[in-house]
Amino acid sequence: MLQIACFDTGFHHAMPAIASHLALPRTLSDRGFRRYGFHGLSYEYIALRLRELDPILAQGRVLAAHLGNGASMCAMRGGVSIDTTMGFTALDGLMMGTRTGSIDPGVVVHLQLQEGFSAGEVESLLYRQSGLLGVSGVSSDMRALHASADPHAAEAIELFVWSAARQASALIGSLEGLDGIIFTAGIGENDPIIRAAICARLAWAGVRLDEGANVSGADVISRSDSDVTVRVIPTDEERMIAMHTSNLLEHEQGTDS
Ligand SMILES: Nc1ncnc2c1ncn2[C@@H]1O[C@H](COP(=O)(O)OP(=O)(O)O)[C@@H](O)[C@H]1O
Ligand SMILES: CC(=O)OP(=O)(O)O
Ligand SMILES: [Mg+2]
Repeated sequence: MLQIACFDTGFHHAMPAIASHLALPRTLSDRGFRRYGFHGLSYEYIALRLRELDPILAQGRVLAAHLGNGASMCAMRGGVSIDTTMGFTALDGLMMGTRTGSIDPGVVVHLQLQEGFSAGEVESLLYRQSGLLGVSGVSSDMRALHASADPHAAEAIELFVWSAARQASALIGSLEGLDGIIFTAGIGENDPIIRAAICARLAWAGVRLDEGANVSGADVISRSDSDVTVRVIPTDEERMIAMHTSNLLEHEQGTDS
């Protein structure tokens, strides 16, 4: 039976070598220890859709923010990924629902050597017990955090925003400037409070949000005098999988006949 796999890393494959290199010894980098990046199917869809909605912006320097349970950002130039926040695994970069995002790797070493954590316990801590859930002690779900009166919930939201803006700022550095931001996935598509808070921390890059458009869920949520166009585009990873599958099947049929 024919089986088809669509890799979530594929879109980032053309990243410059410098953006995919980890500063590890050659013996490890030669064996594939590098930054791969994830949410590639989502970013590929965003790049395609942006080309339809705003072809001029699609040619420019765009920061795409996939904020769901897993959260990452992608720096795109002309619709091509040039840098992204996830790396060898989907653990790096932004703070997420239950994952830490970037933390000092020394914490991992210390937990194992000084605190007696097993490798499995560390894995569970980093992937499933941290992030919004770990910091709030309430929930990994952004809606539940907004609804909670617990000050730790507010602290988790603040840290999520700070982490996102910090990662965004690094990608703006890779892009050497910024023409547009695209928000997508569960939080990015539906949460005007988080979008506004991240954009406020990116005012230094020329981002000016239209509060009314942001709250009403418009497609374009930046002000007309903003240097940076901010859009919300619902992602569709399943459509990309269907498209790749259909293209492959057509190719298969073409080579059969
Ligand atoms: N209306 C909403 N307002 C705020 N957050 C939302 C809303 N709808 C979904 N979310 C948040 O989106 C996140 C899930 O995103 P989603 O893209 O569905 O995740 P997954 O990575 O599992 O596909 C959760 O934190 C959820 O609270
Ligand atoms: C790659 C990744 O984090 O996926 P998800 O957002 O589905 O957790
Ligand atoms: Mg998802």
